Amino acid sequence: MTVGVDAATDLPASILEAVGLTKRFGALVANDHVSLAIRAGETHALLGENGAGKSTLVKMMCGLLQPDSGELLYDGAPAFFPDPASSRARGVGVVFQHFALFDALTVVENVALGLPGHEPLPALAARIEECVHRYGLAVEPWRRVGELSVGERQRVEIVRCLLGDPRVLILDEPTSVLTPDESENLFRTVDLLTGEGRAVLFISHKLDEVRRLCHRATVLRGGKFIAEVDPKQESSAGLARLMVGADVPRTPRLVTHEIGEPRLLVRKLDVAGDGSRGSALHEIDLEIRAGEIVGIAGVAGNGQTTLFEVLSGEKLAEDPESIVIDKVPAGALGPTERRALRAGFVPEERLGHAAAPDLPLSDNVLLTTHGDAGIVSYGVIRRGAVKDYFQRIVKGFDVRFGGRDPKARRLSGGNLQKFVIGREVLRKPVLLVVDQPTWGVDAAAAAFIRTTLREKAAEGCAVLVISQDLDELLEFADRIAVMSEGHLTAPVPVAETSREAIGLAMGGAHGAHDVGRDGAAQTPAGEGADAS
Ligand SMILES: Nc1ncnc2c1ncn2[C@@H]1O[C@H](COP(=O)(O)OP(=O)(O)OP(=O)(O)O)[C@@H](O)[C@H]1O
Repeated sequence: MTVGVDAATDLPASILEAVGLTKRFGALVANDHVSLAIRAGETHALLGENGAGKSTLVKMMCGLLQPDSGELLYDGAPAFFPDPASSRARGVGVVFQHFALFDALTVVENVALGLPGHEPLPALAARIEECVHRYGLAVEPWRRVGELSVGERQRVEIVRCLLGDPRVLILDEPTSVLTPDESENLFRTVDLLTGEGRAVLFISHKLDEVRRLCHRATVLRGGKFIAEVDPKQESSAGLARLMVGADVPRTPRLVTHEIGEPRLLVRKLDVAGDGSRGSALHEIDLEIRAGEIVGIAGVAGNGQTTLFEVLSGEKLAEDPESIVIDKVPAGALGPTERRALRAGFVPEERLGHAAAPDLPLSDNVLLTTHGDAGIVSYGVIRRGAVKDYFQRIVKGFDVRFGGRDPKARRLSGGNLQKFVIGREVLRKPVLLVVDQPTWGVDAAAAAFIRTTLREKAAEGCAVLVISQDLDELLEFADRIAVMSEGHLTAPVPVAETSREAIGLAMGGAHGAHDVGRDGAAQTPAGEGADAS
């Protein structure tokens, strides 16, 4: 691929360019005269707070949304993409945060579905293998997608895009679901792609990786273009300041509170698998006391989803005594009964699991609060109380959106996450189980969510956080355990472990049964919790 040069700027020529794009949703201006040029051979970051307008811009650049005004240029000439197929045909590939893959089909079958014509599967598998080899992507064409980890699925999506030989590849928060190793591999692939003269648009809230990987960065704030900078010349704090317009606080550690009674006790919890990868749990032991945050690290697809389901009551435990919430055997109780014990749950999937996409936010409030005092009385929904609760979430958690009470699907990803966390936290739970608390959430909102969870712990709540983000867990958990192939190591105080020990256990060293810094055997779950 040859890379031309823009005579006016002496920079590589832009392949895809947005010029003054504006998009309104009712009264809300999601993009206000935004311009962005993606140049050949560069990795260009798109930065902004939750709701800043990043996804809206990307959707206009690939034909998923039409701008109200402004235009797109492709190779310097006006371009019109009435739909995603037309942008794909011109060489614009997008890998969205939410994958569009069928679990029951193999990789090659999934890829075939997205391609025109009827290429025989063995020939397509050979092309996939060639692409995998060329870009170091580690994808096996004949494996069933249901058996793949999130990182592997993402690679399938990337391979699918690359088979279309794109000149521009747009990656929407690609590393939020990846382990550090997987992220490193992805960065290598991105470098190979730009080395060939392709352009990559990289959306991320992780400013350190943006500074490492990207040649330029465009910052949006409140739907407006704020700056184009060289991220390597900026500090992470400087980039965050551009995004937010003010300094971004770090999570304060509140360490002065007491560790109290066990709020969650899990004893010898076994869950049979349903045949899919990472669906079985083996003899899980865990104790979380009032006042502490326990983090569960691990590569997605190692049993975390099953653990969440069995703790929240979406899946029942065979032995009712194997899960005890606030001294009550809860293994046989459903979600509503567990909520009545003042347990709160935030699942990983915001849209469709934590929130009903086509219900307004106020009705989404009801989904998890209908059992709480004051919200429903004598079978009648108290709309005023729901509205008050809704307003408290919006104000307390800075949930931003257009309109008064939009459907959940209209919110940006990060704002919906803040809404879901707020809905659970305001119930004043004694136990809070949160899966991936800050996925897709900007730096300021992530700091706010972590601070809020710490405050809940300080008030006597026991908090269980399942997260792929090791830095996040090391920053704000008191103890950390690792989930691997359905086994859980004993949680150890953060001060007594290291990234290396956790990384080793994440890689499957569950037989070792510990994540202590020196590799010495740790005390079983619960003992020594006061030390945290
Ligand atoms: N279809 C829609 N209808 C109404 N409002 C919308 C729609 N899509 C997006 N919005 C609003 O437009 C604004 C920008 O949203 P967008 O998804 O582009 O933000 P973002 O920068 O990608 O955020 P995040 O980092 O949270 O993903 C938000 O206030 C969002 O609520």
